[in-house]
Amino acid sequence: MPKSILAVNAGSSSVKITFYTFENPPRTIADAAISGITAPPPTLKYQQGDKKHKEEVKEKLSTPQDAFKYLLQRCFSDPDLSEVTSVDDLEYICHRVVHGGDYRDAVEINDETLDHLKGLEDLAPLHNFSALEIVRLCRVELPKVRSITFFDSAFHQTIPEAIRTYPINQEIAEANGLRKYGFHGISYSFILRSVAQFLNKPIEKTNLIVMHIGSGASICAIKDGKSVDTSMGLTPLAGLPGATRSGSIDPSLVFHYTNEAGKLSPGSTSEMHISTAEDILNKQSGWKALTGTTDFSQIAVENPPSKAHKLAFDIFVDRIQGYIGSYYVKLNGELDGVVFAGGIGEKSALLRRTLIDKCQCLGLAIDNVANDKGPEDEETVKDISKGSSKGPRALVCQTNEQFEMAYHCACSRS
Ligand SMILES: Nc1ncnc2c1ncn2[C@@H]1O[C@H](COP(=O)(O)OP(=O)(O)O)[C@@H](O)[C@H]1O
Ligand SMILES: CC(=O)OP(=O)(O)O
Ligand SMILES: [Mg+2]
Repeated sequence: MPKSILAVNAGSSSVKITFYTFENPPRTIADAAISGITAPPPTLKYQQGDKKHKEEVKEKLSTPQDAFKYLLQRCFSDPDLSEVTSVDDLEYICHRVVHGGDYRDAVEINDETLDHLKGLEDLAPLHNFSALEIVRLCRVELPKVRSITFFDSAFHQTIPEAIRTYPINQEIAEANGLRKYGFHGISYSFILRSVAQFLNKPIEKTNLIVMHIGSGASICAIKDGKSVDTSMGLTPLAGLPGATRSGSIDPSLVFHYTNEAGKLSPGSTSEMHISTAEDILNKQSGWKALTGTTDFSQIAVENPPSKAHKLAFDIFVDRIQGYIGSYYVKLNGELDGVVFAGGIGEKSALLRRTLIDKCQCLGLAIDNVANDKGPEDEETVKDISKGSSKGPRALVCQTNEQFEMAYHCACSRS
């Protein structure tokens, strides 16, 4: 039987896996996800062919490793899933790792690369931990299957020096790897290729402002098919606010917030050394702190349930608008399109309309019917601009990080 590719996207509270055929382009065989690992009970979502299914998981799954093992077992034991019945059917496992330091490309896991990634964990304990736990598990339990790690940061290696450098002591910056890296790059790579194809333009001549706005949110300026700036920085905390993240704030705020800020957080483990300040700004801020919910669909509504919900929405719009203005100027006004992606970007017609209306001076104009309808299930890119508009296109792209990894794996290894 032909072998398959497994793509894994592990976050702090969820693990998503997708099986693909090992061909170019890969075809989806099955898709499974566990969410709510940190807020039990966990929920399983499973899709195979036309079969869709959601359930609460009874077992205790308290780590990303537990969730990954559960998902694998669940898929392997599905009698309808004849294409993958055991690890013997897998050729590669692709892992999304958020922080890849100076890596410009995906790497195959071996003793040396795993050791190097271990070093990076100190720079990004909150974001690399779950993924690397699963990489380590695969090394032990699935030793015959080759693991490839794909990095969110790799897409942004083209950001110019003056933009990626923080104005601090450069010896210290270099010794500690303190610079802007940028994230969500696997998603930006998928979006760039899909949108360039949709616009019928070569990638290397495509200029875009792309928003990946989900529970973590960032925005990227792409010039001639290359990232020239993005809102996240050394870590995914910088830039836009998110479900539980503050986004950019005056760094001095940390010293006034609590005098415990610099100490190790009570949530810190022996593997994960994070300070109280990191914990507060990454996990106890954003929409959760402002409104009590992390679900933006409760915030992005015509009649918000409270003033706090309205404020959260207005803050998000303001921060995104600021970046769009800045990136439009950085791209010299030569812009093919503004692209909305990620859970919020793909689903919130209200946020898209509010932002496009506020950016009319850049020539953006929206078709309200197309915008309200949003993309169909299988529609990767949808144009929501007014037909008569001569300005940049307003587009929605249903991004797919798992597919992007499987696609590159199949392209370069088949
Ligand atoms: N209709 C909607 N309107 C606004 N936000 C939505 C809607 N549906 C889902 N979302 C938001 O999308 C976010 C999840 O985005 P996603 O990109 O899937 O997340 P993750 O960052 O976990 O990968 C959640 O914060 C959710 O509230
Ligand atoms: C980089 C990052 O913030 O990822 P996510 O949006 O998946 O949390
Ligand atoms: Mg995500």
